Amino acid sequence: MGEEESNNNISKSSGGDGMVDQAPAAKENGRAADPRLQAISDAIRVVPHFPQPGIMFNDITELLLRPTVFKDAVDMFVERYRGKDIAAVAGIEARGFIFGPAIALAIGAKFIPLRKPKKLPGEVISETYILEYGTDCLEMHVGATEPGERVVVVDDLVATGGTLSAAIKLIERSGADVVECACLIGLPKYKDKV
Ligand SMILES: O=P(O)(O)OC[C@H]1O[C@H](OP(=O)(O)OP(=O)(O)O)[C@H](O)[C@@H]1O
Ligand SMILES: Nc1ncnc2[nH]cnc12
Repeated sequence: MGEEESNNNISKSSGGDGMVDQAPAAKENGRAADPRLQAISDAIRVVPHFPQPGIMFNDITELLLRPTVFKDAVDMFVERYRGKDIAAVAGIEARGFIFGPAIALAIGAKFIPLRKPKKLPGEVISETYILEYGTDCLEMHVGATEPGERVVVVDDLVATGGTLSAAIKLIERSGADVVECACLIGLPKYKDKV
């Protein structure tokens, strides 16, 4: 995936009764976790059986209603990538468009939208992928990146990793390098599979 493999993303889980475990952010890999992580974790709502039965949907819209928590989430990524010679932040439609542009502006990088099919008007390259609930496709404008540019991919959540894999393939096909993928949430169900 790139030279830096770990990330600070949050694991949310549910006991199966719709209630969410509330202390997932206390410690990561034996290190004391960043104190901002707990409030970020608490602001993510888990909605059982959305958009279909059996899916525990991790909803970031409540976090967006709390500007200090939203800012903390953006700041944590900015602190991680500032000064690392990142030329571009690639955001995945739709929820990567919420965090990606703020991170890109703060670190002085360009923003590249990776869009769902038939939304970009110019020449595109495409990658199809399999989701937790269906299949989809991502597209990127040809010429959005230059060969050798260092790119960070941003999204709200990684589940199976299919979406991020498609994003990585698109960027690598253009000759740029994916340094890291930055997501707020990592679903524990897929932790050992991604
Ligand atoms: O790791 P994966 O299994 O690939 O799943 C993660 C993707 O699923 C969600 O988007 P979704 O496809 O639901 O699209 P949306 O943002 O347009 O709702 C999420 O925002 C990620 O992009
Ligand atoms: N459980 C989930 N919650 C929110 N977005 C998702 N995308 C894929 N799985 C998801």
